[in-house]
This record gives sequence, C-alpha cells and structure tokens, in this order.
Amino acid sequence: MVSAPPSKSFLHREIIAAMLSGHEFPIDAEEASEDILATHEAAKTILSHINCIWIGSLKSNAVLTSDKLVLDCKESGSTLRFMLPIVAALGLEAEFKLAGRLRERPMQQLINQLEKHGASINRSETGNITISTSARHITPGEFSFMNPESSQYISGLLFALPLLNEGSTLYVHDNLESSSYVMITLDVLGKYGIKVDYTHTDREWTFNIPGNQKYTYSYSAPEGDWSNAAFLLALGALGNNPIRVCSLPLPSMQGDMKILDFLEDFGVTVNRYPDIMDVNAGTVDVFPCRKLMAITRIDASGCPDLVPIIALVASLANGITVINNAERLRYKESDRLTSTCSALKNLGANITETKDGLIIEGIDALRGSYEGIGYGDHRIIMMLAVSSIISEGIVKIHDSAAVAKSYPNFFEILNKLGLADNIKLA
Ligand SMILES: O=C(O)C1=C[C@@H](OP(=O)(O)O)[C@@H](O)[C@H](O)C1
Ligand SMILES: C=C(OP(=O)(O)O)C(=O)O
Repeated sequence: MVSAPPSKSFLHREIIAAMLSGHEFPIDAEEASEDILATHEAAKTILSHINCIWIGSLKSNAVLTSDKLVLDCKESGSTLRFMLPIVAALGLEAEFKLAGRLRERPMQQLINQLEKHGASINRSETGNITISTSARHITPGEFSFMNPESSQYISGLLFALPLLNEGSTLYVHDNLESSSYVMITLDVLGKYGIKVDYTHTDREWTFNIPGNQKYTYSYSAPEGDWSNAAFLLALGALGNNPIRVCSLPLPSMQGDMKILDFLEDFGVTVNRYPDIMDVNAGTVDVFPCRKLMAITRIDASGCPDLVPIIALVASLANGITVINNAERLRYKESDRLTSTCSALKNLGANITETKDGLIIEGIDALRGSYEGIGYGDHRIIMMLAVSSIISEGIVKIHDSAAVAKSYPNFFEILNKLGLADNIKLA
C-alpha cells in the first residue's frame, strides 16, 4: 500500500490563508514539493514585513518596512498568481522571481486587472515581475475576466479582495475552466472565516466579496493529492499487480478525483473505501486490466492535470479516445499537448495532437522507448515513469529531479513497489 502525498492545491491555499491570519502554516520541509516550498518561503517573507495584528483591516501602519520584498516563485504558477494580488492588496512593493517556463506562462489578464485598480507592474528582461502601488493598496470595485487563461487569477483575487477597505465584485464571463480549483479556494477561505457570495450559470460567474474581512487561523491537515495519486492508480491499472492507495479523501472537492471514473470507463475495476485508514482519508484499490476500452470523449476542462496519464492509458485502450477542451495545457510546465503527444509517440503510441486536445487510437503494446528530459515537466516525467512498466523499450530520463515540483519522492515509491526495473534515471 502507498499513501498519496498531501494535496498541493490545498497546501498552497492553507499556507496563504494562514499567512493572512498572521500565522506560519507548519509544513514538513523534508517532504515538501518545490512549489510548496516556494509558497511557504514567500509567505514567511511577507509575514516578516507586515504587522500581523493589522492584516485584515489594512491599517496604515500595516507595512513595517518600505523594503522591496523578493519573492522567489521558482516555477510555481500558483505561487505567483496567488501572491501577486495579495501583495497588491497589502500595498507592498515586491519583485517576483520566476524560473523556467513560468516566465512564459500567461499573466497578462491578471496584470491588466491589477493595473486598472492602481497597481504598477513591470516585467524585467529576465522575466521577473515587479509590483508597487501608488496608493496604500489597490482599490476595491469591479474586477472582470473574459474566459480567464487560468483559474488561479480568480483564486488569487479571492484571497486578496476581502482585505480591501470596501467590497468588490469579481465577474467571470464566457466560461471558468478548472472551476473546481476555485471551489477549493472558497472552501479554505470559508474555514478561515472569509465570506464570499457567488452565483453562476454555465458560463457566467459573479463573486461578491465584502471588504474589511479578517482571516482567523484554522489549521487542518491537508488531504491527499488526487492529481499525483492518479499516476499511482494508473500503475495498478496497467501493471501486473493491484495497487492500494490510501490518504485519499472520498469524496473530494479536487476535480482530479475524476480519475476513478475515467479508469472505470476504461474498464478497470476500482474499489473505493471511504472509511478505512485514518480520519478524513479513504483508500482505493485498482486492479490490473487486460482489456482496456477507449472512452469516446473526455472533456478535460475540469481536470487539466490528468491529461498526460489519461493519454497513456488511452494508448492501450481498444478504440479511439478523444480528449478535448484542454487548450490551457499548452501553458503548463511544458506545452503539455505537444509533450504528451511526442513522448507517447516515441513509445510507439498512435496519438495525434489537435488544437485543444488529443486523439488516441489504442494499440496492443507500446513497442518504442524514450530517452530525454521529459520536457522538464513533472507530470510528463511521471507519465513516462508509469509507461516504463509496460513499454517494451527502456525509458531513460535525464534530470528526473524535475518531479520535485509536485512529488519529490515519486521515484522512491516506484522503487519501493518494485516497479522501477525498466526505467533508467540519469
Ligand atoms: O489552483 C490550482 O491549484 C491549480 C489550478 C489549475 O490551473 P489552471 O487554472 O491554470 O488550469 C491546475 O492545472 C494547477 O495544477 C493547480
Ligand atoms: C501546472 C501546475 O502547477 P502550477 O500552475 O501551480 O505551476 C501543475 O502542478 O501541474
């Protein structure tokens, strides 16, 4: 049995909500992913520059020093997109350091909204982002997005706007993809005493956020991570032995819990036990499946992070699987439609890239091999590692340390399960 790592999405949010209540959220730095370390460090830096007592009411003496903060986001989109509006609401001046692909990932819609409300934002030649506000903080009022490039813009503003001295309204027009992540934000906000009212139809969302709110510290241990557990569960579906994964909440607000339904639709047997193991955490058994069936259409708009591992399973499923509504995958740690397609093609899969997805015609075996850096993308590297248990050729990954972005001990687990025979790490 293996235990799912703690949810990266919940952890980012807990650390930030704790910071805004004046507390440092405890993490296990040895086990933590690079993204979580980035948010934790940024939160500590912000905490050391503000008078915690005043957070939530933004009194004029909230800022202890006028130093420019340096916040190193590394490659974490969540850290940047959550912290930027918060820094603007607190009236701090900060330089956000960005590494790797984060320098190219979309930010402009969020920057436009913050600038409209008084923030001054510049990008240096190296791609770093500097923010300052001429007034004490950005002004409350109306914020509006048309089909946002990332739901993280909305989550970031939902953290920030309750701090302002009057209420704000946040509109999302023409679709909010990844909306389950915004629901996680609202869940954590509610736990910390922050009130947000919202209404939505299929494509239009309105969030009413009263101002002058105070965050009240409310620790809870983060639940397991369905996005990363998906790779472990696929090991069970594709391998020779069943797998049992524990520390997985059942049910969960995480959209990537959908991996269980997808596996079942592929013809895999899945047993769910909501109550066994520790409190607040369920257990799932997945059994090897020799007769995978294609899924006619997979809408990935609510579960973008599942696409690489679903595409691998679909490569061996009888029939044609079409994945669509996944265009935002082009703006992750790699262009994940191109990288998933190209990595699986190397392994021998019959896969084609479309504008917003992938078309995969299942075959009986993966007869190819792979050697490379897995596009430097943790989710592609983990997909390749899972593929190694069924591919006929060797999978050789250079710089496998990139998995630390979300799952530092992924390869240790693979070793522990005895499933690392066909994979070479360089
Ligand atoms: O808010 C979050 O925790 C996340 C939102 C999603 O991003 P997008 O909203 O940009 O799709 C997801 O892909 C990312 O891994 C984590
Ligand atoms: C895209 C991801 O995270 P982020 O957007 O926070 O960098 C991810 O974990 O796959």
